[in-house]
Amino acid sequence: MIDVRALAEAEFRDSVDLFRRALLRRPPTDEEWARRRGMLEPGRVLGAFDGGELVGTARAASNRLAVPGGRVPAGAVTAVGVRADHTRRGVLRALVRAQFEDVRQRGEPVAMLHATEAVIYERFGYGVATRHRRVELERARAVFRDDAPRGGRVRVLTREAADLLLPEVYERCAPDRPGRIERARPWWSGTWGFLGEDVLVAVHTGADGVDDGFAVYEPKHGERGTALEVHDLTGADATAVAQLWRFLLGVDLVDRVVAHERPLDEPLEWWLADRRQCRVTEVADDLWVRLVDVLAALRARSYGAADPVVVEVRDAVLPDNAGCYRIGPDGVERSSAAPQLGLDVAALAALYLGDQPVSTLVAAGRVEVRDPAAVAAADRLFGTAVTPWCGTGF
Ligand SMILES: CC(=O)SCCNC(=O)CCNC(=O)[C@H](O)C(C)(C)COP(=O)(O)OP(=O)(O)OC[C@H]1O[C@@H](n2cnc3c(N)ncnc32)[C@H](O)[C@@H]1OP(=O)(O)O
Repeated sequence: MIDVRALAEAEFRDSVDLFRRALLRRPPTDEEWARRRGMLEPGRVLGAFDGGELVGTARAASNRLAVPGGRVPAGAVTAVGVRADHTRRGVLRALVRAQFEDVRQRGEPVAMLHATEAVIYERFGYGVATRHRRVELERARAVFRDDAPRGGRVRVLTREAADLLLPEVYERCAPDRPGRIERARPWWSGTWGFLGEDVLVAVHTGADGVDDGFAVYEPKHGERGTALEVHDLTGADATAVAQLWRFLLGVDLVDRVVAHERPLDEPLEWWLADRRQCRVTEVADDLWVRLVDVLAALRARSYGAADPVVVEVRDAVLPDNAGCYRIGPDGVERSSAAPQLGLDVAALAALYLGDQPVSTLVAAGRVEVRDPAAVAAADRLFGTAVTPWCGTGF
């Protein structure tokens, strides 16, 4: 029999140790723990017990997710782990149920996470709401075009200075882009705790004198020479991002620049004289979203101009979400009209931020069509001008 309860603060470190072991990593040192403990929110760290012994854990942090036209309170789920001698006995299932209940009680219509494996969370109604790409460039051959955006200046910062400045700069960086989440103070100190001593930071200052972008990067020396690994790069506009890329591609003694988790629509190849020098080496799932309160979540975003569509949503894990919703530019309501489209709540998550057109999910067999005219209308309703991107690990 598995019991799940919120852990006391005195038990938090046991939870982190268990999670790290589940990831096959060593538990944090005292110094790392001192930096990270602020990321654990009292009341939101769950433990699963078997005969009084801690065998599983999951936690969440209060956040807000940018959605088309607004923001929605969202529980940022992380640090999910089950002790290796207790896997595949329903421990995760028990943790997820308790967590959904808690997320709802806190008035968060959405839960979100980054997944270690793509096969774990769909069964609980999570779907891939944003994706990202990994790019790799040979520095000597990646030359910027003259017409690529240019302006302002880039300066390198000490880590201490970055610690103070970056939270404020992040606030200016595309705060309304769907998929973007907030980075509270504990996130920053926790993240510095994860990064190595060799990490460097560059900040871009716009022509108006305002710091409006930054890159966090790390030199890595290996058999293929020296690479700059970019951990984080964001800017308020295309000029800030282009200048940071120019800077990284201009650092002496570097052979390659490798950047993970970049937005799919970053126009890096368009900025280069030889677009093939921007090699996309991976496109992967980024943020997984779970609409725990479908009506509230759907109401939190805006929709494009089109005729309203009645969609039937299935939800085996949270059955009170199941039913028909009329979705239109003027709002969302429960409906008793005949559904035009039908889908599972996990497929709805893939539409929620505009990552996938409805028509793609129709072709994938994930949306059933009862009225063919509704597909084009739903494409226009859910479609967004900007590709969603999260870009924040948690
Ligand atoms: C947001 C994050 O923190 S992501 C981090 C996730 N954690 C890790 O990857 C650490 C290593 N893995 C683990 O700790 C565990 O294996 C977990 C947490 C992934 C799964 O925990 P478990 O207690 O084994 O899951 P549980 O027994 O509740 O499984 C529920 C269902 O999911 C399936 N499942 C769970 N994990 C996996 C997996 N890794 N691959 C395939 N299926 C899985 C189970 O087979 C089961 O299916 P069923 O309902 O059809 O029988």
